[in-house]
Amino acid sequence: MNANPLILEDVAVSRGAGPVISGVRFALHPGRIVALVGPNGAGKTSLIESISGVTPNSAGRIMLGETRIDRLTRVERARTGISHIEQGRAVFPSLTVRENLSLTARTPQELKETLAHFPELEKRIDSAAGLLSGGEQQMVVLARAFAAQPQFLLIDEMSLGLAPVVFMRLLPIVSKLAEAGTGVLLVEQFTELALGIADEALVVASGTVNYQGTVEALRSDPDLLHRAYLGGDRAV
Ligand SMILES: Nc1ncnc2c1ncn2[C@@H]1O[C@H](COP(=O)(O)OP(=O)(O)OP(=O)(O)O)[C@@H](O)[C@H]1O
Repeated sequence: MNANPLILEDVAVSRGAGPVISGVRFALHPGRIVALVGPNGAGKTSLIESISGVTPNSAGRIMLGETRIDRLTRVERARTGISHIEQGRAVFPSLTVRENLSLTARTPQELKETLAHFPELEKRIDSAAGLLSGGEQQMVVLARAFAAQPQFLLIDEMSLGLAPVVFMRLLPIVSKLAEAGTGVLLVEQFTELALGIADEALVVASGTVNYQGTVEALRSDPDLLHRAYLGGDRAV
């Protein structure tokens, strides 16, 4: 895998009247997990969409190493190794689990290697994906991403519609992806759970980044997280 980081330089994203988030600067390195958290409407989805190309950034630059990518189409960005699991985006329900996975696992060997990490799916391999539970379907979505071995994976609210206990079983899979070299940007409403597997955190509120730094610092000072969520003055 290429070791270039994904870099955001003063990125802003506008929706209609003006920017919903601005001044975002950070680097996501291969093999690292960054948790992007903040209150509803803070602009997390808008930001993640600007990276994958679903929504254009209205200011700043997005770089992959030395190469500017924010003028590339979504498909071109996907070809550079950026994969985006969109909020609420699910499986192809009428296709079997095998067929869903074969969209990214290109050979029987790749499929076998993927399934080795998802033993629960192996049991349901010939079931229509739409018949699986919500947690199992999200596992299929992750397994599909796993098989594609993206350089960067942007995950938007993987927990949506799942009980925390089900979501907690998916988190180790995200860690495994990072261990295999993928850089992960994890947008999550279950802040504590996301911070539990992340290396770094970005807390956004009121259209700006209020905290950017290690997870340790954030977790050791609950007041810091609280202030960052409230927005207003930059906490850090
Ligand atoms: N397609 C759109 N058109 C106009 N405004 C939008 C659109 N999508 C989002 N917005 C607005 O942009 C702001 C940021 O929304 P966004 O979904 O990026 O936030 P978020 O942090 O992901 O929120 P949540 O946690 O609720 O998903 C919100 O005020 C929202 O109403």
